[in-house]
Amino acid sequence: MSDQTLQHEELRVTIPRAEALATVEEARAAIDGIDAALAALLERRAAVAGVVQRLKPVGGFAGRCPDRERQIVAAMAERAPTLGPERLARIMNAVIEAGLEVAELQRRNVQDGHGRG
Ligand SMILES: O=C(O)C(=O)C[C@]1(C(=O)O)C=C[C@@H](O)C=C1
Repeated sequence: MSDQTLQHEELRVTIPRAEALATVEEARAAIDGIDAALAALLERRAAVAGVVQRLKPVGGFAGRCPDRERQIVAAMAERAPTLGPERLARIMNAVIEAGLEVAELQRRNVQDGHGRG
């Protein structure tokens, strides 16, 4: 197995087109599948954002970077034009703040000596 394969994971999701869904049950099942993928992505995003907090000179809420957040939203708006930048900004603000909260909690736990075997 290559290094690339060992150090990366692939997430495959089947996403039905909205037009293909005819019943509430079908649509809810589709939502459940999408939410499962979103949850996995959000969990991994928080872990990766935590790495950035540890590597940045000033991490956590104190090192917040509005320019970078605007870039993220603008890139996402190209892929999600129906949601658009204003709604995506609200969504991503919640996502980013949740990641920063987790990173701060983990930093405090490490400082207090919790989580050491
Ligand atoms: O890119 C950074 O500098 C980060 O700290 C990561 C991140 C993010 O979660 O994407 C978090 C906070 C910053 O305001 C911008 C982006």
